[in-house]
Amino acid sequence: MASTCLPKVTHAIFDVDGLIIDSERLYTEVTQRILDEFGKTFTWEIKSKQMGRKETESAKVIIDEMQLPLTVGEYLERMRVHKEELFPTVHLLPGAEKLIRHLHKYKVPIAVATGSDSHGFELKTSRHKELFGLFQHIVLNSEDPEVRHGKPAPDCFLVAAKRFPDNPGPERVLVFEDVPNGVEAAHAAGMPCVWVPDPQADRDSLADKATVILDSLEMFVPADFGLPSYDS
Ligand SMILES: O=c1[nH]cc([C@@H]2O[C@H](COP(=O)(O)O)[C@@H](O)[C@H]2O)c(=O)[nH]1
Repeated sequence: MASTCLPKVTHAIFDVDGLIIDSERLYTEVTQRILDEFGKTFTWEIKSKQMGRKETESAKVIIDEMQLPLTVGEYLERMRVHKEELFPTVHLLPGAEKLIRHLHKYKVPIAVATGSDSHGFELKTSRHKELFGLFQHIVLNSEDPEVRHGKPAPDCFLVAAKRFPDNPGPERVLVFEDVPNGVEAAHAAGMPCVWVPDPQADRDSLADKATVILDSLEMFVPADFGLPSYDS
Protein backbone atom coordinates (compact mmCIF):
# COMPACT_ATOMS: atom_id res chain seq x y z
CA MET A 1 0.00 0.00 0.00
CA ALA A 2 1.33 3.48 -0.84
CA SER A 3 2.26 5.44 2.26
CA THR A 4 -0.10 8.27 1.24
CA CYS A 5 -3.04 5.89 1.84
CA LEU A 6 -1.99 5.09 5.39
CA PRO A 7 -3.75 6.74 8.33
CA LYS A 8 -1.98 9.46 10.27
CA VAL A 9 -1.72 8.51 13.94
CA THR A 10 -0.70 10.29 17.14
CA HIS A 11 -0.48 7.47 19.72
CA ALA A 12 0.74 3.85 19.74
CA ILE A 13 -0.04 0.67 21.67
CA PHE A 14 2.39 -2.24 21.67
CA ASP A 15 1.86 -5.93 22.22
CA VAL A 16 4.80 -7.54 24.10
CA ASP A 17 5.36 -11.27 23.50
CA GLY A 18 6.84 -11.98 20.09
CA LEU A 19 6.86 -8.28 19.22
CA ILE A 20 9.12 -6.48 21.71
CA ILE A 21 10.68 -9.55 23.30
CA ASP A 22 11.55 -12.98 21.93
CA SER A 23 9.27 -14.76 24.40
CA GLU A 24 7.09 -16.75 21.98
CA ARG A 25 10.06 -19.09 21.49
CA LEU A 26 10.16 -19.51 25.28
CA TYR A 27 6.39 -20.12 25.53
CA THR A 28 6.85 -22.92 22.99
CA GLU A 29 9.65 -24.47 25.06
CA VAL A 30 7.74 -24.14 28.35
CA THR A 31 4.58 -25.63 26.81
CA GLN A 32 6.44 -28.53 25.25
CA ARG A 33 8.06 -29.32 28.62
CA ILE A 34 4.57 -29.73 30.09
CA LEU A 35 3.32 -31.75 27.13
CA ASP A 36 6.36 -34.06 27.42
CA GLU A 37 4.81 -35.37 30.65
CA PHE A 38 1.89 -36.64 28.60
CA GLY A 39 3.80 -37.78 25.50
CA LYS A 40 2.25 -35.02 23.33
CA THR A 41 3.68 -32.55 20.81
CA PHE A 42 2.83 -28.83 20.70
CA THR A 43 1.66 -27.64 17.27
CA TRP A 44 1.53 -24.23 15.60
CA GLU A 45 -2.22 -24.72 15.08
CA ILE A 46 -2.82 -24.82 18.84
CA LYS A 47 -0.21 -22.17 19.64
CA SER A 48 -1.85 -19.72 17.24
CA LYS A 49 -5.16 -20.15 19.10
CA GLN A 50 -3.43 -19.42 22.43
CA MET A 51 -1.26 -16.47 21.47
CA GLY A 52 -2.45 -13.13 22.83
CA ARG A 53 -5.16 -14.60 25.06
CA LYS A 54 -5.38 -14.15 28.81
CA GLU A 55 -3.32 -16.78 30.68
CA THR A 56 -6.40 -18.67 31.94
CA GLU A 57 -8.15 -18.57 28.55
CA SER A 58 -5.00 -19.80 26.86
CA ALA A 59 -4.63 -22.65 29.40
CA LYS A 60 -8.22 -23.73 28.68
CA VAL A 61 -7.46 -23.81 24.94
CA ILE A 62 -4.57 -26.24 25.28
CA ILE A 63 -6.23 -28.41 27.95
CA ASP A 64 -9.29 -28.84 25.72
CA GLU A 65 -7.48 -29.18 22.40
CA MET A 66 -4.91 -31.70 23.72
CA GLN A 67 -7.24 -33.34 26.23
CA LEU A 68 -4.80 -32.88 29.09
CA PRO A 69 -5.78 -34.44 32.43
CA LEU A 70 -5.14 -31.14 34.23
CA THR A 71 -7.22 -28.33 35.69
CA VAL A 72 -6.44 -24.77 34.60
CA GLY A 73 -4.81 -24.19 38.01
CA GLU A 74 -2.61 -27.27 37.67
CA TYR A 75 -1.57 -26.31 34.16
CA LEU A 76 -0.72 -22.73 35.17
CA GLU A 77 1.28 -23.94 38.17
CA ARG A 78 3.44 -26.08 35.86
CA MET A 79 3.85 -23.08 33.55
CA ARG A 80 4.90 -20.91 36.48
CA VAL A 81 7.76 -23.25 37.46
CA HIS A 82 9.21 -23.38 33.93
CA LYS A 83 8.63 -19.67 33.29
CA GLU A 84 10.61 -18.73 36.40
CA GLU A 85 13.59 -20.56 34.92
CA LEU A 86 13.36 -19.35 31.32
CA PHE A 87 11.60 -15.99 31.12
CA PRO A 88 14.26 -13.82 32.83
CA THR A 89 16.66 -14.74 29.99
CA VAL A 90 14.51 -13.25 27.22
CA HIS A 91 16.04 -10.95 24.57
CA LEU A 92 14.62 -7.92 22.79
CA LEU A 93 13.56 -8.41 19.15
CA PRO A 94 15.17 -6.40 16.31
CA GLY A 95 13.87 -2.86 15.86
CA ALA A 96 11.77 -2.79 19.04
CA GLU A 97 14.09 -0.81 21.29
CA LYS A 98 14.94 1.73 18.58
CA LEU A 99 11.25 2.38 17.84
CA ILE A 100 10.16 2.64 21.49
CA ARG A 101 13.02 5.04 22.37
CA HIS A 102 12.31 7.11 19.25
CA LEU A 103 8.59 7.52 19.97
CA HIS A 104 9.33 8.33 23.59
CA LYS A 105 11.98 10.90 22.61
CA TYR A 106 9.49 12.68 20.33
CA LYS A 107 6.77 12.54 23.01
CA VAL A 108 4.44 10.27 21.07
CA PRO A 109 2.27 8.71 23.81
CA ILE A 110 2.91 4.95 23.98
CA ALA A 111 1.34 2.14 26.01
CA VAL A 112 1.38 -1.65 26.26
CA ALA A 113 -1.55 -4.09 26.08
CA THR A 114 -0.59 -7.71 26.69
CA GLY A 115 -2.30 -10.98 27.57
CA SER A 116 0.30 -11.53 30.25
CA ASP A 117 -0.30 -11.58 33.99
CA SER A 118 1.84 -9.52 36.38
CA HIS A 119 4.04 -12.42 37.50
CA GLY A 120 4.94 -13.37 33.93
CA PHE A 121 5.34 -9.73 32.92
CA GLU A 122 7.78 -9.08 35.79
CA LEU A 123 9.85 -12.13 34.82
CA LYS A 124 9.91 -11.29 31.12
CA THR A 125 10.79 -7.64 31.58
CA SER A 126 13.22 -7.98 34.50
CA ARG A 127 16.26 -7.36 32.23
CA HIS A 128 14.54 -4.53 30.36
CA LYS A 129 12.94 -2.47 33.13
CA GLU A 130 14.25 0.90 31.99
CA LEU A 131 12.90 0.36 28.46
CA PHE A 132 9.45 -0.73 29.67
CA GLY A 133 9.47 2.28 31.99
CA LEU A 134 9.17 4.51 28.91
CA PHE A 135 5.53 3.46 28.37
CA GLN A 136 2.87 5.75 29.81
CA HIS A 137 0.86 2.77 31.03
CA ILE A 138 0.82 -1.02 30.85
CA VAL A 139 -2.45 -2.94 30.51
CA LEU A 140 -2.17 -6.55 31.71
CA ASN A 141 -5.27 -8.21 30.24
CA SER A 142 -5.10 -11.23 32.55
CA GLU A 143 -5.63 -9.06 35.63
CA ASP A 144 -7.05 -5.71 34.59
CA PRO A 145 -10.65 -5.44 35.86
CA GLU A 146 -11.64 -3.25 32.90
CA VAL A 147 -10.51 -5.84 30.34
CA ARG A 148 -13.49 -8.17 30.37
CA HIS A 149 -12.42 -10.23 27.38
CA GLY A 150 -8.90 -10.93 26.16
CA LYS A 151 -7.72 -10.70 22.55
CA PRO A 152 -9.31 -11.22 19.96
CA ALA A 153 -11.86 -8.97 21.73
CA PRO A 154 -11.01 -5.25 21.42
CA ASP A 155 -11.26 -4.52 25.19
CA CYS A 156 -7.55 -4.18 26.00
CA PHE A 157 -6.85 -1.70 23.20
CA LEU A 158 -9.91 0.39 23.99
CA VAL A 159 -8.94 0.45 27.69
CA ALA A 160 -5.31 1.35 26.87
CA ALA A 161 -6.43 4.17 24.51
CA LYS A 162 -8.87 5.54 27.08
CA ARG A 163 -6.05 5.81 29.64
CA PHE A 164 -4.08 8.28 27.52
CA PRO A 165 -4.89 11.65 29.13
CA ASP A 166 -6.25 13.12 25.87
CA ASN A 167 -8.39 10.03 25.15
CA PRO A 168 -7.65 9.81 21.39
CA GLY A 169 -10.15 8.36 18.92
CA PRO A 170 -9.29 4.79 17.83
CA GLU A 171 -8.34 5.87 14.31
CA ARG A 172 -5.45 7.91 15.80
CA VAL A 173 -3.98 4.97 17.74
CA LEU A 174 -1.56 2.63 15.96
CA VAL A 175 -1.37 -0.92 17.30
CA PHE A 176 1.77 -3.06 16.88
CA GLU A 177 1.02 -6.78 17.01
CA ASP A 178 2.56 -10.11 16.14
CA VAL A 179 -0.36 -12.47 16.79
CA PRO A 180 -3.53 -13.06 14.76
CA ASN A 181 -5.74 -12.67 17.87
CA GLY A 182 -4.16 -9.24 18.41
CA VAL A 183 -4.73 -8.12 14.81
CA GLU A 184 -8.38 -9.18 15.16
CA ALA A 185 -8.60 -7.21 18.42
CA ALA A 186 -7.11 -4.05 16.89
CA HIS A 187 -9.47 -4.29 13.91
CA ALA A 188 -12.45 -4.75 16.22
CA ALA A 189 -11.30 -1.67 18.17
CA GLY A 190 -11.25 0.38 14.93
CA MET A 191 -7.49 0.96 15.20
CA PRO A 192 -4.91 0.71 12.41
CA CYS A 193 -2.50 -2.17 12.99
CA VAL A 194 1.08 -2.99 12.03
CA TRP A 195 1.29 -6.78 11.94
CA VAL A 196 4.73 -8.40 12.38
CA PRO A 197 3.72 -12.05 12.00
CA ASP A 198 5.57 -15.18 12.98
CA PRO A 199 7.01 -16.78 9.82
CA GLN A 200 4.59 -19.69 10.34
CA ALA A 201 1.48 -17.47 10.31
CA ASP A 202 -0.90 -17.45 7.34
CA ARG A 203 -0.52 -13.84 6.17
CA ASP A 204 -3.43 -14.01 3.73
CA SER A 205 -5.85 -14.82 6.54
CA LEU A 206 -5.63 -11.29 7.98
CA ALA A 207 -4.56 -9.27 4.95
CA ASP A 208 -7.84 -7.32 5.11
CA LYS A 209 -7.52 -6.55 8.83
CA ALA A 210 -3.84 -5.60 9.15
CA THR A 211 -3.00 -2.10 7.87
CA VAL A 212 0.54 -3.15 6.96
CA ILE A 213 2.42 -6.45 7.32
CA LEU A 214 6.15 -6.30 8.08
CA ASP A 215 8.81 -9.02 8.47
CA SER A 216 10.35 -7.09 11.38
CA LEU A 217 9.83 -3.90 13.39
CA GLU A 218 13.15 -2.81 11.84
CA MET A 219 11.24 -2.20 8.62
CA PHE A 220 8.69 0.17 10.18
CA VAL A 221 8.82 3.72 8.74
CA PRO A 222 7.28 6.12 11.29
CA ALA A 223 6.68 8.89 8.72
CA ASP A 224 4.36 6.56 6.76
CA PHE A 225 1.86 6.99 9.61
CA GLY A 226 2.54 10.70 10.17
CA LEU A 227 4.94 10.05 13.07
CA PRO A 228 8.34 11.80 13.42
CA SER A 229 11.08 10.29 11.24
CA TYR A 230 14.09 8.56 12.76
CA ASP A 231 17.11 10.82 13.27
CA SER A 232 19.60 10.19 10.47
O1 LIG B 1 2.64 -20.19 23.16
C1 LIG B 1 1.95 -19.35 23.74
N1 LIG B 1 2.04 -18.04 23.41
C2 LIG B 1 1.29 -17.08 24.03
C3 LIG B 1 0.39 -17.41 24.99
C4 LIG B 1 -0.51 -16.42 25.68
O2 LIG B 1 -0.38 -15.15 25.04
C5 LIG B 1 -0.04 -14.16 25.99
C6 LIG B 1 0.83 -13.12 25.37
O3 LIG B 1 -0.01 -12.14 24.89
P1 LIG B 1 0.48 -10.88 24.04
O4 LIG B 1 0.92 -11.41 22.71
O5 LIG B 1 -0.78 -10.08 24.01
O6 LIG B 1 1.61 -10.21 24.78
C7 LIG B 1 0.64 -14.88 27.08
O7 LIG B 1 0.63 -14.13 28.28
C8 LIG B 1 -0.17 -16.16 27.14
O8 LIG B 1 -1.36 -15.95 27.85
C9 LIG B 1 0.31 -18.78 25.36
O9 LIG B 1 -0.43 -19.14 26.25
N2 LIG B 1 1.09 -19.69 24.71
